[in-house]
Amino acid sequence: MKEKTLSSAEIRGSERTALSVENLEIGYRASRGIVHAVRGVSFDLLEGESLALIGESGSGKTTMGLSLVRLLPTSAKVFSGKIIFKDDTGRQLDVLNLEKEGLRRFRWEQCAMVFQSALNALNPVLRVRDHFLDTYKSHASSGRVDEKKVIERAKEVLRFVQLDPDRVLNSFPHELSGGMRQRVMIALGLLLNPKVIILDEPTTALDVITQRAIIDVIRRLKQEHEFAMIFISHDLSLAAELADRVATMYAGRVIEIGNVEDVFYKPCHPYTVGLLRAVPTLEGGRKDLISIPGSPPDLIDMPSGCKFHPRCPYATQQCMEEEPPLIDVGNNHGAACWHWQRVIQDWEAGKDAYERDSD
Ligand SMILES: Nc1ncnc2c1ncn2[C@@H]1O[C@H](COP(=O)(O)OP(=O)(O)OP(=O)(O)O)[C@@H](O)[C@H]1O
Repeated sequence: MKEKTLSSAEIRGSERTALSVENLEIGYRASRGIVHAVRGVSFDLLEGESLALIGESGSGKTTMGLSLVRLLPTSAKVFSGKIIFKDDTGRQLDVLNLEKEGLRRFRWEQCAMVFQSALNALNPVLRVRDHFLDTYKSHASSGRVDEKKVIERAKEVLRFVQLDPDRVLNSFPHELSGGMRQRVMIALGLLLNPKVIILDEPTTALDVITQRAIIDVIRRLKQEHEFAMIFISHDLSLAAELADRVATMYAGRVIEIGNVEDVFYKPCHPYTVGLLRAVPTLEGGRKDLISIPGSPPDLIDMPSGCKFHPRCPYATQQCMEEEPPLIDVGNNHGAACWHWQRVIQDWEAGKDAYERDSD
């Protein structure tokens, strides 16, 4: 049977699209060859929607995020693809071809990224208030800077992330805890009221209580504001809690995408199943935890066919020969697996392919 492939329009076509990524290919130059970090990624982000990019370390999530704000390191090259952003006036911006001035305004004002390394991203010799003033001066499109107004706005966003503005604005970064610095970074991201905010591992490296506080801030962002969000995480529980949609990445590709309920409760790709099996549940869940055997592929010299086949309990000859497209499994849910029907049947029957094969 010929499977129907999920087109990028079906992945989420809508006039309410805030950001559209089409067939993006990105590689890094390395001494051994090209690291194929992002391979043919397409998705749309709707206005006000939150999309989680999940996957193991090295699957290309951060590269994907950095490309959206054109902050890739110089060793990276975008081989092909498009990133289209719709601004507030409905104008479409071709992000990969923005000139210097357009790019300056696009970053922070339209699309802000809060980095994984947020804890070290603040300049240690600048007080927090100067970070807000500098960000405003370098990125706001409105000509003259009214410092009083900027500080008023800074106070507003700091209060939103539940920090005391009077204390924090006059502090140097080292005077703040890790969780407070993370919140300052989120507040900076909100300063110019962007339409899209990208959060890269927003809770990694924070203790559990602080993680909870950050999750609450992100949830309020989602509920009370119109931000569209992309958050990058290897923490599936964070994705389950905060995302409307989930995209699983493996070896630089989106191998499953759909509504959070579909991807987490009806996974159709064996890799997503493997990730879900590795999440501990309170009640001890589906038997013992089993991690995915093997390790992610070498992105310079990848396996033939489906890049997951060497680790996959469902792999057949076809998987070794042909890389599956993102197949339409219904309800705007796509999975790049030739055997998705067996995968979902086994999942629904509580059968564990990983366990069965390791017997
Ligand atoms: N500056 C770079 N030069 C060469 N290769 C790089 C560079 N940055 C990332 N890579 C490689 O690109 C691939 C994708 O990395 P990326 O950081 O995007 O993945 P990730 O899923 O975000 O992982 P993590 O959660 O560890 O950040 C990896 O193989 C990584 O080693």
